[in-house]
Amino acid sequence: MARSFEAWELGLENPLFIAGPCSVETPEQLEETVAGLVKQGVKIIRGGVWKPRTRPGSFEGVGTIALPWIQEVKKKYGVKFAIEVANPSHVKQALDAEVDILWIGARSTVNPFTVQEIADSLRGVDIPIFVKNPVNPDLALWIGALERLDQAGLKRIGAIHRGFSNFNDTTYRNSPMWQIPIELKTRFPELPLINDPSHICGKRDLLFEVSQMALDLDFDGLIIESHRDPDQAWSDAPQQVTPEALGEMLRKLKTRTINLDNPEFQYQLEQIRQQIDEVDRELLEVMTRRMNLVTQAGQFKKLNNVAIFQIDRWKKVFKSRSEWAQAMQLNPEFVKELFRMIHSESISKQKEIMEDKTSEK
Ligand SMILES: O=C(O)C(=O)C[C@]1(C(=O)O)C=C[C@@H](O)C=C1
Repeated sequence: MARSFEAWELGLENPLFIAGPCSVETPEQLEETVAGLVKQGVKIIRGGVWKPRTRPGSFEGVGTIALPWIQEVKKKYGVKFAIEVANPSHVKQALDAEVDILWIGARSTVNPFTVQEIADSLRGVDIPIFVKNPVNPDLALWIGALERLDQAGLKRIGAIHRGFSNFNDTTYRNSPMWQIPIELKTRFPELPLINDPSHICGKRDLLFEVSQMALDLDFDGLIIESHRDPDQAWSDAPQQVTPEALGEMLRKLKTRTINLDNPEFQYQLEQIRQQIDEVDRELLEVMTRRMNLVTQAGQFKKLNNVAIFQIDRWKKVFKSRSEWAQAMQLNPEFVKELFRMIHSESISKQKEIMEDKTSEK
C-alpha cells in the first residue's frame, strides 16, 4: 500500500503508535514514563516542551532545558522522539537536539503566518512533520498548512486529527467531527493521517472508544498522552494514562484491514454493494417524487400568496418522521438531520418558484 509510514524510512509501522507525556516535566518523570512505554512496545515518544495554553498562568512547558533530557532518553532507550514546534526558534532548537519528528499544533495551524514561518525555517531539511487540525472546523485551513510544508519541499508530511473546539459539546473536550478527517482522507488518500484521542476525549475513560473508531475508519495510527503518574501531571492530567494502562488499551484495540487481497471477501462485499447501489437509486427516485410535490406546493402557495415556511406543518413533519424512524430502528438523530436538510432544500426550491425562476417550467 502506498500510504504507509514505511516510505518515511524511520522504521515505522502502520498503524503508528506514538505515546508520551503531555509535557516533559523533569528528567525523572520523562525517563520513568519512557521506560514504562518502551516496556509496552512503544517506539516513538511524544513530549511537549513548549506548550501553547489557552489562558495565561497555566504551565507553559519547561522549554529548552528539556532538550538534553530528550537526547538522553533517546540514547538510552533507542526511541524516536516527537515534539511540537510553534516558531522558527523551536524548529532550530529541535533540529539541533536531533529530535526525530515535529508537529505543528492546532493553535498554530490556524495562523497561516505562523505555518509559513515554520515551513520557511524547514526549507532544505528532511524531517517528518505532522500538522494537527486547526482548532476550528476548517478543512481548507488544515489543507493550506499541509500545502505550505509541501511547497517548502518537505517530503514526509502527515496529519493529526485532534478534534475541534466547541462551545457546548459535553461529551468531548474537542468534538471529533469525523466527517472532516474523512474528507481529508478522501481528497488526499496518500497522506498519512493519525488520530489524537487524548485531545478529543479530554478524559481517559473515552480513549478506547475513540481510538477504536479511528482505527475502524482506517486511520494510520494514534498519538496518545501517557504519564508515569497521570493525576500528578503538570498539564492535561485527566486525559493521560499510565504506560501500563496504555499498553493494555493498545492490546485490546482491533486493527482492521482494507482486505483487498481476499477474493471471497471482495465477491461478497461486491454483492452487497450492488444492492446498496440499487437502494440509493430508489432513494433518489423517491426524493425526486418528494421534490416534485414540494414544487407543486410552492406553485400553489405562490398562486394564493401564502408564505413558504409553514411552521405548524414543519413541526408535525419533523416530529412524525423521527417517531417513524424510531419504530423502524433508525437513529432518530440521523433522521432529524436528514429532514432538516430536506426541509431546507424544499424552502430553497419554493423560493426559486416565488422568484419566478422555475415556476413556468
Ligand atoms: O407543507 C408545505 O407547505 C410544504 O411546502 C412542504 C414542506 C416540506 O418540505 O415538507 C416545505 C416547507 C414548509 O415549511 C413545510 C413543509
